[in-house]
Amino acid sequence: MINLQDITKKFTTKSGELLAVDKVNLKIERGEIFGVIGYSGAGKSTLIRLLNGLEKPTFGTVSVNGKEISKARGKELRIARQKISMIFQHFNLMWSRTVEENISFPLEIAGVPKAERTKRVAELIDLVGLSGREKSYPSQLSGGQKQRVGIARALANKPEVLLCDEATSALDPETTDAILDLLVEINDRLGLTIVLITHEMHVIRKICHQVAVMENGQVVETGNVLEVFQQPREAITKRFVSSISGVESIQQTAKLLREHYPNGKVVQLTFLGDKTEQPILSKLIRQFPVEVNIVQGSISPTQNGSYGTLYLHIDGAADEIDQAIYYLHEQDVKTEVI
Ligand SMILES: Nc1ncnc2c1ncn2[C@@H]1O[C@H](COP(=O)(O)OP(=O)(O)OP(=O)(O)O)[C@@H](O)[C@H]1O
Repeated sequence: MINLQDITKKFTTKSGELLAVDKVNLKIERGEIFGVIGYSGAGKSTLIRLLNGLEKPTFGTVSVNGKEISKARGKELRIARQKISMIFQHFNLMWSRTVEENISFPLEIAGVPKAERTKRVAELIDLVGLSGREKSYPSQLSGGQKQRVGIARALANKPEVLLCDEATSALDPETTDAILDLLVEINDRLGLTIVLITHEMHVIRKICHQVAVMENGQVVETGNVLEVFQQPREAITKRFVSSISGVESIQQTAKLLREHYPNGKVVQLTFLGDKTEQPILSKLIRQFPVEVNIVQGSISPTQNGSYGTLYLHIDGAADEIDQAIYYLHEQDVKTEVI
């Protein structure tokens, strides 16, 4: 659906050339929710602007649905862009227009007749859950409602791709979750491909199927969200994963436990999918004469299934501990002694 080949973008600034995007290769499949995560300045906004032709690459090609956006100009680019919509962190609504007039605007530009516009706007208002607010002005809406208008407006011309530029960064956690749920619903119902950029791993965990991690203009790691969470390779990815799994506090707890209990072992278990629901731990306690203390645990749902992490302190005779750990290995649970 979306193909980026060797995309490089350089900007000329007063202090010389700046490499904002550096030889990025990405493939995004139709119907996927694809997240790009990185810290400020990593090149995410530039990358997303290259996807809808707002920026032209210095090298490389961007194609969307077989059309080479990076080469398109004038009318050809305008037509291609109608299939690629965008929502923004600060919503970019027109303040002097009501909710329905904001949503209707791209339909007016596309020359859709009035009767059809009215019908489409009503459908969109219903889809994004804004019934009853049709005549309100943006200043009378909450942040979440404003973003719902942004989403409805972006969907007006039935795009194939929705680009989300930090779409939930200005919202509180509860509203963020509601907007993310809406994006998943739209992806499911309309089969829309969604590309989002964010600096929050929570957003990636909650709604994305695939993730690309950006650092200094490069994509340093990419893959299925569940796999990346289970086994992050790069240091920056580990930082993002630990930002929501509390790994740093776990390591501190494990250190304290080792000081308190110089005997025994602290073990990290990672469960995937069905394994998160099996009684592996109770079987372990019944079969082996060891003491088991739960240090910390969590199960996190992702779009590709659940994964769980459990930290245990296992005490007892050395060979019994080893056998207990071996038993966990045999249950296909990833086990790491800390
Ligand atoms: N039009 C421009 N002219 C010059 N430099 C630019 C331009 N746009 C972006 N840059 C630079 O390119 C680099 C990447 O910026 P970009 O905005 O793409 O990063 P980002 O990951 O989206 O960060 P943020 O979340 O802070 O926007 C930065 O060093 C930025 O200053």
